[in-house]
Amino acid sequence: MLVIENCRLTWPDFEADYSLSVKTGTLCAVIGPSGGGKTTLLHMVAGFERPEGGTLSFNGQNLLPLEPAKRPAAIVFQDHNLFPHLSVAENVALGLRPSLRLSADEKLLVGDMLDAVGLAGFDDRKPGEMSGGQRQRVALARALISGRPLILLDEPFSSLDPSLRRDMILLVDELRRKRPVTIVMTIHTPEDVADVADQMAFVASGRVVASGRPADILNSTLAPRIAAAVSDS
Ligand SMILES: Nc1ncnc2c1ncn2[C@@H]1O[C@H](COP(=O)(O)OP(=O)(O)OP(=O)(O)O)[C@@H](O)[C@H]1O
Repeated sequence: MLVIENCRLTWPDFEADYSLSVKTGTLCAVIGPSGGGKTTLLHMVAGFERPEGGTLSFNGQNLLPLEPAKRPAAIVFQDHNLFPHLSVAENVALGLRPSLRLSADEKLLVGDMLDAVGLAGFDDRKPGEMSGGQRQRVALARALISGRPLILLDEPFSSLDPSLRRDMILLVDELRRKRPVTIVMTIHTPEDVADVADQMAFVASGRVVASGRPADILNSTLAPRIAAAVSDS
């Protein structure tokens, strides 16, 4: 279980106080208005932002004292953060071995992971030679190959057209069924993920306003606020 309890952050024009629990092995979609604090929530779990108080644990392990590299989490950023001078295979391999000195078995693992995200044979391409959707597949592969049990996806597919975005969400769903990972994913288009997510959390003004089954959240009194958040994005 990922447990976030009263984790507070204060900036000059933004205050957050997050509380949220996500069961191990499930996918939680985080929705809400722009500027409401979705990305900040993921950054805090990843360790890029340190709360002033509260508790943050994953499967019983206190994450607060840990540097980002020591946390059990891998994050995929909105802009995918690939290295343009490295090949696709090297970008994925970074998730496994930052030195890029791979054993023969590890090279096979990279090939298997590229296969799993539908990029078999793309090993030697550079990110600049790929489409936006393909680049996001590379970023996803890099996060998954790290073997970290908590995957944080920050609007990873927002730049893709609607049908490709949906394909990527179905790919995430397929991949998580083969690996025991817990996923927290921010998204501007809740309808894309409503039938795939186990949980949906609505975040606004730095608070988790509501969290529960997607259908319950989407059909709750929050519906007008959710619709407004989607139309603003
Ligand atoms: N390091 C920081 N220092 C000060 N303020 C910050 C910092 N990081 C984020 N903020 C502020 O926190 C607020 C929440 O930003 P955040 O990016 O988490 O929202 P969001 O819900 O992810 O928005 P969007 O959907 O537009 O990506 C914003 O007002 C932002 O300016």
